[in-house]
Amino acid sequence: MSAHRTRLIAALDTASYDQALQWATALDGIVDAIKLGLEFTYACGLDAVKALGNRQDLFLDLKLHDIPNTVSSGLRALTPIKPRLMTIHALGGAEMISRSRATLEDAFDNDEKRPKLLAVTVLTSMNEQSLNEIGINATPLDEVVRLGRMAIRAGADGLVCSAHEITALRDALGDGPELVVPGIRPAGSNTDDQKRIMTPAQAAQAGADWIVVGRPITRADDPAAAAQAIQNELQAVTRCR
Ligand SMILES: O=c1ccn([C@@H]2O[C@H](COP(=O)(O)O)[C@@H](O)[C@H]2O)c(=O)[nH]1
Repeated sequence: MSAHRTRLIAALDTASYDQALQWATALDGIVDAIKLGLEFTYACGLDAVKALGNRQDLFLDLKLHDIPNTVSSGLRALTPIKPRLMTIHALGGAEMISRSRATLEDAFDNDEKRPKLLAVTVLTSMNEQSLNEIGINATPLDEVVRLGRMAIRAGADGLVCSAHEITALRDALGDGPELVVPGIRPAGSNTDDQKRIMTPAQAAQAGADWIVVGRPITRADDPAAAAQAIQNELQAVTRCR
């Protein structure tokens, strides 16, 4: 058993390179990694993603979801960026996930340097009602555990889930999979479009490896102070595993 620290990823969701660079600079040394996603990548392009990713550990969250050949080829095209974490959707299925893992293993000789492949289970913006609306008659908890088992068996290194599912995923899958957890809101902050939320301390207590926090940091008057407050909250939680 050893002490386990939950790490903080800041989601830099913006269409402006200058804005993202300003946030990345202000947060350098405070957060453990930055996340770039659809908005930044589509607006600023892959060279801009690479430029920011060269400065700090990068979570490249593009949530690929297509047929196995298209997703694994898309991942291969992204490998020069050398992100630490990358996402595909678990709903793409086992073959898509296993081919994606094989492609990343093939592209990196050194497994330590290979980006970790994360499968997104049920988006944290969804609740039971939104699942029912798309024809899934299950609770988010049951659906996350079902998809999580399939994705890890198929070769994902970890999962994106909400903090509400961490305990059930650890019971089902053990401590091996990296659990990356968005839907984080410091007490009293705006929930925005997130439905399955917890505070940073609650997510750390539950066993998140990483938490992902966007607007509570980027919309704060002082993003560096907001991120530091979240780190302080995480560091107050000591867990052994
Ligand atoms: O299920 C998911 C998967 C990814 N995200 C991403 O995390 C951040 C959260 O941003 P906030 O501003 O803190 O809500 C965002 O970039 C999402 O794309 C998620 O929220 N839920």
